[in-house]
Amino acid sequence: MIFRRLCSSFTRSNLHAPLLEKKLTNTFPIFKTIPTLHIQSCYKSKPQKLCVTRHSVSFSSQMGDARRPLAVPIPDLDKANKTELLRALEASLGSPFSMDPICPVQSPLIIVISGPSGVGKDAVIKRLREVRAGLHFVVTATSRAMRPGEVHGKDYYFISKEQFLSMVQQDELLEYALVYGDYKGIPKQQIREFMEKGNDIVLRVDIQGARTLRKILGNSAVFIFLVAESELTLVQRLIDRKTETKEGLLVRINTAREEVKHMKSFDYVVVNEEGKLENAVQMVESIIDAEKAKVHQRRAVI
Ligand SMILES: Nc1ncnc2c1ncn2[C@@H]1O[C@H](COP(=O)(O)OP(=O)(O)OP(=O)(O)O)[C@@H](O)[C@H]1O
Repeated sequence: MIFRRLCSSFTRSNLHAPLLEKKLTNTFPIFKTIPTLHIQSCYKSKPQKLCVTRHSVSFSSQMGDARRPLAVPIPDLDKANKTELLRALEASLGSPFSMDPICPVQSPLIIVISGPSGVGKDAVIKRLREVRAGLHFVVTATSRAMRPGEVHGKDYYFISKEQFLSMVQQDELLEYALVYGDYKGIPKQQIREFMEKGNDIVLRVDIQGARTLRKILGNSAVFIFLVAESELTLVQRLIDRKTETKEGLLVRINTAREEVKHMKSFDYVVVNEEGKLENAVQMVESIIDAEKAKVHQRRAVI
């Protein structure tokens, strides 16, 4: 590239061939080793189009990279060893081959998983935790009572309403909300700590939380909306879970009807079909993989 730019600038300068040869050999001492270096005007009427040849070196400012001829003698491919060949190619191109990674540096991703109550957010996340390394699942702080089987510090940080409100006052939460009478919020410090370690961050929030996070994080995070294949399936799941009162069920179902209308503000939608939890988890993994392969990476700062 450097060689090409120099040649371009030399040729644009309208130098006579001997002067151009001197300039080139001063800049690229490798040319001194070439026995018969000839620099000539390809078209006498247009001196800016020059060919530098030794049966080896040629350049035309109008040529594209693919057709650009070689700048120094390249040994026969079937005779030279790979090291010689690499050195000759480097000399010809005017710069050494770089070992630097070609793909952009990957920044840790923030993945927001949301969806109506009972759709399977916890179930998907629990399985994702088992199958995928490098993810940190943020443990949400909540003022709600612990359900049977839940573990403090693993499923949620179960804290009192007073403790929760104190965290709000100290600005220690990225987002928080009152959900069905209970507070839920995302501790900022936990996200920072794990992003610094290079982990991707998974946040599990309800739709209200996802909307707030979109306002805070914009496109710097990836938003996934989880749905059941039908409303009936969703209601059956909620009934089967046996965690809700009759009133609780009605509130959740009514809310779910409103929530699906917000799907459009998400980046992806994943169907968590009945009995096919594994498929939903694989789809979430594919989304993460695709996001990691993006040329323009999302960069979240908390
Ligand atoms: N693909 C699936 N097939 C069958 N049952 C499922 C599937 N996914 C989740 N479930 C079950 O559906 C119920 C609701 O799932 P889960 O508790 O994970 O939902 P959630 O979205 O986290 O709900 P909430 O927001 O109310 O906490 C659970 O009993 C869970 O085991």
